[in-house]
Amino acid sequence: MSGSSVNLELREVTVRFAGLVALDGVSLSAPQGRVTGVIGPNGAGKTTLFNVVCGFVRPRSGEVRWRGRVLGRHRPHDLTRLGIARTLQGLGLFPGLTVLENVMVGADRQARAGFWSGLLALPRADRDEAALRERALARLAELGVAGEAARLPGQLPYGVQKRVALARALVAEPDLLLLDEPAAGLSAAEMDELAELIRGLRGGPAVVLVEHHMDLVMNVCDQVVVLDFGKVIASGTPAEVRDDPAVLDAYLGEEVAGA
Ligand SMILES: Nc1ncnc2c1ncn2[C@@H]1O[C@H](COP(=O)(O)OP(=O)(O)OP(=O)(O)O)[C@@H](O)[C@H]1O
Repeated sequence: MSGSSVNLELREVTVRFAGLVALDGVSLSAPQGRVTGVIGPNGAGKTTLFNVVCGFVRPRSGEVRWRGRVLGRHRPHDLTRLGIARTLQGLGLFPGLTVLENVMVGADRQARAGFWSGLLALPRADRDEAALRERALARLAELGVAGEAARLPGQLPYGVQKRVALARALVAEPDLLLLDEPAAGLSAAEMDELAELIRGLRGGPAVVLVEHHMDLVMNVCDQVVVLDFGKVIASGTPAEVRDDPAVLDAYLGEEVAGA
């Protein structure tokens, strides 16, 4: 990780649910401009890790540091202000809003106020709304779906909807992008396109990718952290992790999608 500033850092994070230790002294860092994969068998603690970063779950002990400061009391609604965006396991798109409106909703709070005022046709919001619309269209164009801006999500193939969800996460220009199983439900061809899109994010935000599809992880990640029963059992480059006996052991008996 030398040469890049570390944006997200977990230090000895432990999360307990009743008697169950979901994360057990987990430390990891996700540098800016790089893609960090978090993998592990079912129940390993991957989603819990995202939930801690997003403020849905408070750790019993340990620290989450973001841009060098401890994130102690943040809540999910603080994320945009903090420069953090997350895509959900599902799509999370609003079915009654157009693709463009869905992406505009992902922008920062100030701009969003402009968006809602814009919907109410308040003149002072016109300029904000136009700027936001332009940014949203630019993100859609980068992801190759600007032509669908006026359509409703339900009218579009799943892979296209996924791109819209990614555009929504990117419109606020986050410094940290959390991708929660983005390949779920995609065809092989759509997954190749997704890999291309994620690789295209290199050099931008810190990207943390939780994913079951090993081939995607191995293709797009600069570094991979492997969790098993809440503990980090391996970390390193995709090649280092792939050949690690502890990782092979952890996955023994697991059906690894795409492996
Ligand atoms: N809110 C909760 N209350 C109680 N136990 C929970 C809660 N959330 C997660 N767990 C448990 O914590 C452990 C880690 O779960 P988590 O969802 O983080 O794993 P995961 O690696 O994301 O799994 P998967 O790959 O199946 O999504 C599991 O044993 C799970 O049952």
